[in-house]
Order: sequence, then C-alpha cells, then structure tokens
Amino acid sequence: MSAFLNQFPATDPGGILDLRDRQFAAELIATALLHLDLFTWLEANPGVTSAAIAEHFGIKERPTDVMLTLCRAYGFVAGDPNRVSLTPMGREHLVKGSPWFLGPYFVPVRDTPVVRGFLDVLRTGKPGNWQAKSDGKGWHESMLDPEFAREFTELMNSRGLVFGQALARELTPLLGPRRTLLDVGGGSGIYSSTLVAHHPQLRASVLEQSPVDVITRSEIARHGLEEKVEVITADMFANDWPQSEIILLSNVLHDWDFPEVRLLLERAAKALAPDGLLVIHDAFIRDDKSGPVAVAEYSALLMNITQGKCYTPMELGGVLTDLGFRVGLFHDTVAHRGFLHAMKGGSP
Ligand SMILES: C[S@@+](CC[C@H](N)C(=O)[O-])C[C@H]1O[C@@H](n2cnc3c(N)ncnc32)[C@H](O)[C@@H]1O
Repeated sequence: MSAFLNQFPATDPGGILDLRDRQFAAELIATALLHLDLFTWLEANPGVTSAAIAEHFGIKERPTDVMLTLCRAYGFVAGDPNRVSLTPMGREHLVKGSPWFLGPYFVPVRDTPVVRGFLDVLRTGKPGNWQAKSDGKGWHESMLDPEFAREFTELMNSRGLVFGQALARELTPLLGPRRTLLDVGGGSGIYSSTLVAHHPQLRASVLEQSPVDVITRSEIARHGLEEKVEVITADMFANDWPQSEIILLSNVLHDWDFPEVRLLLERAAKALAPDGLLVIHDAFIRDDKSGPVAVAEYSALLMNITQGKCYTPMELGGVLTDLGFRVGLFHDTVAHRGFLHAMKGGSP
C-alpha cells in the first residue's frame, strides 16, 4: 500500500485550494451588478423573496439561490434567506446613483465568457460550457470523454488525498463494527483508498461510470489495494446499488439539482444495511446561507459547470428525514470541507 495514504501533509493547503475554488465568484457578482443591476432593484424592493427576485429577472431558482448566497456571504445583502434586503455596504457601493457606486470598476469583466456563461445559467438553469472542451459539451457530458475524464479525475484526486485523510480521521468514532463501504461516484477511488488505509477492517467498492472506472482501477492498483478495493462499473442513476454498511457520497450531490439529489439519496436508503451509515462529504453552506465565503464562492463555480451547487445541512437533512434517516451532526474537516452523517434507522 502507498505509504502516503495515511499521512497528512506538513502544511495546510487550504489557501491554495481557495484560490481555485473562488476563481469565478467575482464574475458572478459582475453579472448581478452589471447585467441584472440587482442591487439597484433591491434598493427599491427591500425584504423581497428569492422567488420574487427570480421571477422579476426571469432567472431560475438554483442559480438565483447561489447568487444570493454569495451576495449574503460577501455582506451585500442580509436577512432571512427568504427575505432579501441590502446591507449598508450594498446600498452605498452597489446601487446606481449612489456617489460611492462601484459598478464602473467591474466594467472590464462585463463581457468575459464566464460572465456570459453565468447569464446563460441564470436564465436557463442549465450548466455552462466554459470549462469543458471547445466542442461545447457540458461537464457531465465531457466526463464521458476519456481525455477530459482523465484530466478532471486527476484534479479531484489531487485534493482528495488531503481531504481523504481528514475524512478518514474524523469518521473514526462513527464507523463502529461496520466493514463494507460503497463509494458512489468515487472518482479515482482516493477516498476508499485512504479510508481503507486508515481503517484496515474496511473493504470498499467504488461505483463509477465508464470511462472513469478505468482510471479508478489503475489508481487502486497503483496503491496496491486491489485486494481491498473493488470497482463496480455502473450508472448510479440507472442501476441498483449493492448493499453496504457504509455509503459514501463524496462531492457527488453538489453536481446535481434537487430531483437528482433526492433520487441518489433514495438509492442510498435502499442500498444501506439496517443501522447503516451514510456519509455525505462535501463543501456545505451554513443553514442561514450566510457563508462560509469560501463555500459560497465554490458554489458559484459549481453552479456554472454542473447542475448543482453547495447545499446546506438543512436542505439535505430535510430529504434524509423524509426518507427515514436519523440525521447526525455536520462535521468540519479541512479546507472548508466537511461531512454530514445519517443512520438508517437507529440513533444518529
Ligand atoms: C465531482 S466527482 C467526485 C469524485 C469523488 N467522489 C471525489 O470526491 O473526488 C463526481 C463523480 O461522479 C461520477 N458520476 C457522474 N455521473 C455518474 C453516473 N451516472 N454514474 C456513476 N458515476 C457518475 C463522475 O464520473 C465523477 O467521478
């Protein structure tokens, strides 16, 4: 087994990861400021609901939520997530007609491809194409292309090594006697590999689609873990999942909108053994949608390339409770990531 699978790096990579995660946040603000003139409208309509904002601007619910969460995290708007009002800073600097209006400062980014992409996402609710290849495919479709899948899986694998260590450590008190782990949409299998490295009693199955499954197999072989980690080639939406005592959904739900999230959680409920443990490892927005800033920024990136966003523990907890799970606490791990756990029946 690779020695580094259960070692932490000596320094914290959080700041470096933040740089990439925040890459498009400024452009989402520029879109709101220069294309929607959102803040001037909010000045005239204080306490408005996010549904009314979406209706007024002809934009969809998911990207509206991500945009407003980012504005709240930056301190431009405040109040209950469903009653949006400007803060003094938003009123002073983002409203046309204010002597301190900073709109002109953003004009150089008004027509970048990313801003154009955000406008499309806001209006259609569909993910943009900017990060996929020039053939105009979205991220999900691009992941079916071997070369794109290789590059993107390497991207996720590079952060997964650190995140996996932290997850493996923080999960220790929750594992109990459970021995089987199903890692759905497991990418390179790095979370299964780190979990098995830290907890020798575990055996893992990584469920992945083609062509990523080929990469998963070769990564697991590179770590010398073929005896402990198997790969199941399957479509997580279309195929039943094998029974398991632990199910891990790591950075999977954030790729999808609510109907798909619900479907995946239903599949998890069906496949989990009685008293099974569901672990949702991701970047989580706080329940009041006030941040953290780094996660609100990352959610802007996800909204642009995928059909998802970063969810709150309450949003996912609501679905889990409906499905009969007992929802546990949110646990922070590293670099603004964390996990929510839930038990099928029994106590959390
Ligand atoms: C954002 S990545 C997360 C990978 C890994 N779990 C991690 O945390 O780094 C989402 C993964 O879901 C996989 N995926 C997407 N649609 C899928 C499907 N229909 N069936 C199986 N896997 C799928 C992708 O191939 C990709 O590896």
